[in-house]
Amino acid sequence: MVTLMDFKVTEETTLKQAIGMLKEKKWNLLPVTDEEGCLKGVFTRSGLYGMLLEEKPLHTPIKDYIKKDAKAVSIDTPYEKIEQLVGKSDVGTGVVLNKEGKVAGLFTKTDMVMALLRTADALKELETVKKLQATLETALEHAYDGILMADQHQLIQMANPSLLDFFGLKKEDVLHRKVDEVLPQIKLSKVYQTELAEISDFKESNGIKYLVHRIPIMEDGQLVGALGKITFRQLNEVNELFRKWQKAESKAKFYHQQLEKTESARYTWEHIFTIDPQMEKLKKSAAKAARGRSTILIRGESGTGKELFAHAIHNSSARRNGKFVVVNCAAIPEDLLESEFFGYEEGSFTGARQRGKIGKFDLANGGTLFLDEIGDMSLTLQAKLLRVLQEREFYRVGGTSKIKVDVRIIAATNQNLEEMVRQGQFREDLYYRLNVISLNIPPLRERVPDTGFLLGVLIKELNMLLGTSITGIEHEAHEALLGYSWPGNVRELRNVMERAMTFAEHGKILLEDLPDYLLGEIPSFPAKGSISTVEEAEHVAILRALSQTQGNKAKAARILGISRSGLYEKLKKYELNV
Ligand SMILES: Nc1ncnc2c1ncn2[C@@H]1O[C@H](COP(=O)(O)OP(=O)(O)OP(=O)(O)O)[C@@H](O)[C@H]1O
Repeated sequence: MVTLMDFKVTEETTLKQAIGMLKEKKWNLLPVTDEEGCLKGVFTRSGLYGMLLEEKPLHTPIKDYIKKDAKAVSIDTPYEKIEQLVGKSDVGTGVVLNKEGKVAGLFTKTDMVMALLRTADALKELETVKKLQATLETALEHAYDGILMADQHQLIQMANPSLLDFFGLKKEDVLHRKVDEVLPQIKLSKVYQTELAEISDFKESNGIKYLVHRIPIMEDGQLVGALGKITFRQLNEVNELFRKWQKAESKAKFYHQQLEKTESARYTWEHIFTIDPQMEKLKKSAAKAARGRSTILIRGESGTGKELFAHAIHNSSARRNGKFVVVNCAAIPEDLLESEFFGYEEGSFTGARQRGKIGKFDLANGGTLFLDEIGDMSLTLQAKLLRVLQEREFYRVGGTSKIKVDVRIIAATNQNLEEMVRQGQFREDLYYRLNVISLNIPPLRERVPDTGFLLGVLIKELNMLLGTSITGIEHEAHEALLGYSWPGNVRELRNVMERAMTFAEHGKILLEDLPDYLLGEIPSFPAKGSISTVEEAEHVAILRALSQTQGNKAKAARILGISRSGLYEKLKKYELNV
């Protein structure tokens, strides 16, 4: 509310004085009182225009142009009434009378916003303003966008939960602190210099793109504060095209990376996120080993980051300018593996591929060859690999001349090679040749601090990749994620988060966004007439194995101790569409 202590408008006030006051105060009307301060009416802008149109001299008193039926409210009017009056009024201004019925001030729409900024005790005492403040605060608390208000000294007076969540701050960390100290990135101080409203360029926090609207709050031509509005959700939700474009771009990037994957190492030690002491030690040992020439064997369950380590080793080795070539020994059919490794000479095969092919060993010359899933290599090929490792030369398929190579081998496996050696499935000499330096990556369930830490890292990374704006994880969902044993390790964690972030609708990941198996729920069975207990158990075992292997049927069959075709039969039997 604007108090009227500093001036008085009566019927005798002249046109010139009225223009001066309206201009100076930037009001829509002037309350006109008698000498005692009792309201006689209001002098509005339309009264002013009337006088000017009739070309009245500037010294003419305003008395004939006063609106006598002026609406006024008493100072103890309940908030709802004030809201009605101000909200519906064209001029958006109300006259406030004190308990004696005398004009106490004006109440404008601007006051609604200003009420929040005012901390002066005198104003706080006023019941109407207090109620107004509470109502406005409630509205702002529930605002979709992040909103922050600062006073004329750049001290934060209000920050709504959406803003606090977005920047990961607590109310007590920001209130009454200087904006630039706690939120330098939104650059609200600019408004205090320019007094101009502006919209920032795209910014990014935790992988979420956002815009800042900086708005000065002016009162009577003076800057009394500033408002910062952070728009982030709408950017992705409303602008569907932008999202689609982002997705297409990410996909293109992903495929491009996949294409490049076999020949360049993209990851370094910084990409291996961990706060687990055991892992940090392992990273240090691996970095040391990287500097040498020895063959390295990386062991660990599926999804623990073996390939990531291999990339980082290559990138910190003397060979980092050479190629990093990946061969997944399990993915290439046995009969093609040899030519994949060693290439073939022109004319070795009939048909389209007559022109010969360069093998992975050739490709990796001067660089690193990463042999993933080495345990899946046949004994014949193991013998050939051993020869290359010993003699550093090989023959192309169908070729007669020896080719010399300088390749460092990093091999990885999640199988028990010692057991395989005992059973004659893996050559002992090759085992010793590969196992010069061995790195054992622990499973995620044994890296206690890492799960929580990786959740934060993944939110940031996936926000960027998926174009989502997830700011956090709701308590129950967080507990469920921490409580799960992650048989598929970081890969599974990443997949679950990707799915949850795609499903999450309210900016936070909720329990309902997580897959059922994570919540320890036993999946429901098809409502079949007479399903036996044995079948029930079998059904559950299959579902568990599939969830553990992320739907990989070959691996699930192995866990269950049945053949792949056997598993397909069971899937058909239980009508499992996976
Ligand atoms: N410490 C980590 N920090 C960040 N991402 C990780 C980490 N460990 C693994 N990942 C991610 O998890 C996924 C699986 O990692 P990677 O392929 O290196 O595992 P792997 O042990 O080689 O798996 P597999 O044995 O199945 O080939 C990748 O997306 C990788 O980026």
